Formats: sequence, C-alpha cells, structure tokens
Amino acid sequence: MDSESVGRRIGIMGGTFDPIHFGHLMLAEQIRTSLHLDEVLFIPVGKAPHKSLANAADKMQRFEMTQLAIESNPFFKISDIEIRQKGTTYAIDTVKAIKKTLQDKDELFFITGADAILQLESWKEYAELIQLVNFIGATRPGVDPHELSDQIERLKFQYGAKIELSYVPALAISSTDIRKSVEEEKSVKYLLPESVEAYIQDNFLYRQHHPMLYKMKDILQTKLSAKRFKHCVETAHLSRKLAVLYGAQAEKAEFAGLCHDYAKEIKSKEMLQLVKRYDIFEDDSILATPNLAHGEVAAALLKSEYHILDQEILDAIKWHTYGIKNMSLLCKIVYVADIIEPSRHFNGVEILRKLAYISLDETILTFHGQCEQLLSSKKLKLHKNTQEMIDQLKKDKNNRIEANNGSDI
Ligand SMILES: Nc1ncnc2c1ncn2[C@@H]1O[C@H](COP(=O)(O)OP(=O)(O)OP(=O)(O)O)[C@@H](O)[C@H]1O
Ligand SMILES: O=C(O)c1ccc[n+]([C@@H]2O[C@H](COP(=O)([O-])O)[C@@H](O)[C@H]2O)c1
Repeated sequence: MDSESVGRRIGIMGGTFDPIHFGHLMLAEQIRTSLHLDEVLFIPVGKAPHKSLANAADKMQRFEMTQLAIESNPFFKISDIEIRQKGTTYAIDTVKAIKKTLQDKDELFFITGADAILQLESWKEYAELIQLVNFIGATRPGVDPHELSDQIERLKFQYGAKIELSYVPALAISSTDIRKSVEEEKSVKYLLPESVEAYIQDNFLYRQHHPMLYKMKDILQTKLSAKRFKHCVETAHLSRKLAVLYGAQAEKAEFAGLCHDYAKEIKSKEMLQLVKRYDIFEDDSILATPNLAHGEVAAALLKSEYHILDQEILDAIKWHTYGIKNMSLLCKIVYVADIIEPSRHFNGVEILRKLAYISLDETILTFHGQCEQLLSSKKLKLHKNTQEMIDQLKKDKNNRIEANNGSDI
C-alpha cells in the first residue's frame, strides 16, 4: 500500500512523571511494539488535576527528567504542551490540541495504567474523551486484572468507549515509592534510569532541606569552578548520608557540606584582608598559606552576607579545613565527607570510605596517618589545631580501649 495513504499511529503517554521510572518506560515500549505505533509522545502533565504533592519536583524538572529518560529510544518523543500551560491541565484539551496538528488518517492511542482507568470517570469530559481517542488500559501491580477488565467492558458498553485491555509485565514501581525511598536514603537503583537518578541527586529532589539550600546551591554554582561545585554537591550528599547513619541532623549536615568551600577560591590577598576583617587568628601557617583560612572565612561570610546563624552549621564549615579538638559530631561528619566524597581520588581513599561507615574518629586518625609521611617528606608542619585534634582523638581512643578492657569497640 502507498505509505502516503496510511496514517501514522501515535501513542500518548501522559503522566506526572515525578519522577519518571522503568514502569512508565516499560509500559510505553510494550504498547509501542504490540500496537505497531510509529512513536510514543510523552506528555508530562502541567498541573495534575488529581494530585497535589508535598516535596514534588517542579514542572520543568519533571520535563527534564522525562527528556533524560527517553533520549536513548528513537521512537520516544516528548511534548511540552502541558508544561507550557498555566493552571490545571486536562487530557481532553491536550488530545484536542494534538489532534489539530495531525491528519485525519492519523490515529491516537492514549496509554494508561490500570489505576488511571479505574479513575477515568472522574476526568474532565471523559465521555467525549473516550470516544475521541483509543484508550489502552494496561495491567499494573496493585490493581486486580479482573477489576480492570470489568471496568473496561463497562466503559465500552456504557459510553461506546474505544478502549482495550493490555497485559504488560508486572513492574511494581511507582513514583510515590521512589520519592519515599529517596527521602529515607534508600537505594532507587534499577527502578529508574541512572540519568534520572543522578538528576534527582544533583537537584536535591524529594527531601526536606535547610531553607537556604537551593539559594546557596545557585550562588555556589556561579561563584565556584565546575569542579569545586561538584565537590561541594558530593560533600553535601555524603554528609547527609553520614548524618543519617550517625544520628546527626541530616538537613544541617547536607547544608554545611554544600557550603563548606564557599570561600575556597578567594585569592590570597583578599583572603588575608578577610582574615583581618573578621578577626581570625593569623598564625604563621595562615600567613604563609592564606587559603588555609577558607573554612573560617566561609563561616564568617555566610553569617554576615546570608544571615546563616546556626552555630552548629557554622562550626562544621569553620573547622572543616584544619579541624579543632573536641569537634562536634556534625563537624566530624563534614570533615570526613570532604576528604572521601566520591570525586576524591588518592591512594588510600578506599579504606577511608569503608572506615567512615564504622567510625568517624578512626577515619580521621587513619587519614592523618596516611598524610604523615607525605608531610614530613615535604618538610611541612601540621596546623596547630590539626595536631590538637589528632592528640585529642588518640586520647579518646585510648580511654575507650582502657574502659573496654583492651578492645576498641
Ligand atoms: N509500574 C507501572 N506499571 C504500569 N503502569 C504504570 C506504572 N507506573 C505508572 N504507570 C502508569 O503511567 C501513567 C503515569 O503515571 P504517574 O506519572 O502518575 O506515575 P505513578 O508511579 O503512578 O505516580 P504516583 O506514585 O506519584 O501516583 C499512569 O497511567 C499510570 O497508571
Ligand atoms: O483530564 C483529566 O481530568 C485527568 C485527570 C487525571 C489524570 N489525567 C491524565 O492521566 C494521565 C496520568 O496522570 P497521573 O496524574 O496519574 O500522573 C495524564 O496524562 C493526565 O493528564 C487526566
């Protein structure tokens, strides 16, 4: 048959996609191949009629995640038709608008999971909608297939709906569960594409955060080099993880981790001026290497420029460079995260990464044990604070061993 006379078969895969996951992608691909569709158009909803989520990603973020998720499939396309609209978006309006861009001979297939089919009669102008496009009601774990099949038969009978049941592999994945897992620091690997997982991480999605986190992230992104910014983001993530493990406040650890290098790229001359302005103790090592003061300077600047007043956060930022004796748990967390975050590469880092999940003190002591040789070969002296911190940690360790009759557990 002349290809010109055959219409195109287009699937519409609408969804909140907050975030998009393998359940969505599997569903779209199964229907595309079984119905011989020419393409599937992913349409992230603008403002969903039935959903209002706390901790949700914004519509641009949902659009970008969808874009990342589909990029490896040449038959998958994305439309921003709903994202561009203000206010609540409805399937009927979207379908009518898309139909206007097609030829009469083209056919549309609206792909939906079983849960959506059960709710169909709550959609705007549903009776018209289910005659306007072919609906595909796909099985989904959590919905009884018999219930789905009965519903489909009833919709056909009652409204003359163009709707078919489709059996797809059961993937018990939902966006709700993924958001919850991210919030609870559980793994979401293999539930969604790695690119989307990285996007969630890089954009700090689906978690409670310090109220200034997003603002500071934007500021750091413009202020720091790309490499340093990545280091800050990785330190933030690891600080949060360690905080959850050791029972510190996750939001504070994450925020301090993010901001710890706020002043790291300030040049020596300006750093020395700031050291003076903020009355920071100018010892010989700071005079010789002004950059050493970047932790103390960052804390002072964040306090005066952005009114960050939480002393625990400020201390963790302040002491992350040379430490101090009797560091708080939060200080130790940021100190360690800064050393071992995933973009750090040096001999011995792997052992520190393992140790960090067992003991922060031991990680710090082992790291300084590793540095000893290097420092003496370069004839460098430790900062006074660092030496005091190490002596204190060794003393604490000995006391623990004594109290535990010779064991450090
Ligand atoms: N695992 C899955 N298997 C089959 N269909 C699915 C699956 N996940 C989502 N769908 C379908 O994809 C469409 C869009 O889903 P949506 O973006 O609301 O994801 P969700 O995982 O259901 O989200 P949430 O958990 O926030 O409700 C809906 O029609 C839904 O039924
Ligand atoms: O039009 C409506 O009233 C309506 C109500 C609920 C859901 N939908 C559509 O159903 C699809 C899946 O949406 P959701 O909210 O389950 O992610 C998406 O394309 C929405 O536009 C549409």
